Amino acid sequence: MIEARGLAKTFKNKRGSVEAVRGLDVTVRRGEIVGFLGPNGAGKTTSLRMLTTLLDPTGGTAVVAGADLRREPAEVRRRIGYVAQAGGTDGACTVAEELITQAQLYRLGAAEARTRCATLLAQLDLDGLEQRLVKTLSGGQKRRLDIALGLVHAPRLVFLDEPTTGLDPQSRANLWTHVRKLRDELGTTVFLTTHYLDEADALCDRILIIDSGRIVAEGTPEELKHRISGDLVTVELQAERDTRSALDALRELDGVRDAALHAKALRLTVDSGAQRLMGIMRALDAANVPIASIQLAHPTLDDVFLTLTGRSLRDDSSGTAAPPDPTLQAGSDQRRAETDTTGSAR
Ligand SMILES: Nc1ncnc2c1ncn2[C@@H]1O[C@H](COP(=O)(O)OP(=O)(O)OP(=O)(O)O)[C@@H](O)[C@H]1O
Repeated sequence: MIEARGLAKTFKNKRGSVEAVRGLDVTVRRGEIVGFLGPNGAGKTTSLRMLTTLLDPTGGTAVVAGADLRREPAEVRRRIGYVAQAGGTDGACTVAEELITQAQLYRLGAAEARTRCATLLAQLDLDGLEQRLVKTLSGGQKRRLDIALGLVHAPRLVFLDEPTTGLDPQSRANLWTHVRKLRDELGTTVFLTTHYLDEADALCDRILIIDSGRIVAEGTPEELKHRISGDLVTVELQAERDTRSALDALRELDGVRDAALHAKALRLTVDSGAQRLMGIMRALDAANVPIASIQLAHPTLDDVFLTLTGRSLRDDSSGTAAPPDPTLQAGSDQRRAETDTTGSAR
């Protein structure tokens, strides 16, 4: 459904140029739900806008839904659906008016448009809301209407830009059910961006992680989690100035495979975590590094993300994700260099 090779976008302005996407290689197969994850500024929106013909690439090639992105953009547009983050509805219109107008834009005949809209209303649980003004819909209903609008022309491939941002947990879970139904009942291929790791974990068959304009990992949620073998020990230091001494103290410690810095916290990948805790504490004590807390955990998708990009995703659902640390945002290469000091297992 999507075959992109070396897709790139460099923005040029008076102050210089920004390489937003640096050679994207993406394959999405028919019937897959693929999640596109990345920290702020990683290049997700730029990639999505290129793949949906809204932005011209400055390099690379792509075939989207069987049509060449650069040579046949109109054909790509006919074959895909795109649901923007902000939606595109008019609050003063009714649900039925929005759907019929969209159907007319795709040149569906009146009878076909009515049938198609009735089907979509049923499929997306919007039955009975035809005459409601869009501005009176709940957040979840509005988002389902946005998706219905993107599906009016029965595309084989639909792009959803952060489909559940701003929804409460129940509406998000409900929307996941509908996205799965699109795939299971209609065979629609879904390519979505999300900031929610639980969403990617629960909904996506495959996940692509983008950082600084490049794909840094891809696989099923389980494959990605298996990349971090061993347990994770998070040591929060009392003072940020001690991070260097702490890294030095732990570098050679038995069983420590990997260590990365995240603000005042050290994240260690270790074999048999429970057995290593005492050794880690002793080593830090010997180096005169006071610790505030120490935690042992099995890896989650968030850990995979943090290990690969050095940043945590915003995850409003749990409210637990740490805000990005400006000291770690300077460059991911630098962060990886820190990681490699103890001999990366990757
Ligand atoms: N029109 C533009 N002109 C110059 N730079 C741009 C433009 N659009 C995006 N960028 C830059 O390209 C990079 C990637 O931006 P993009 O919006 O694709 O990231 P993103 O992953 O979607 O981020 P977010 O999650 O915050 O939406 C950023 O550094 C951004 O500042």
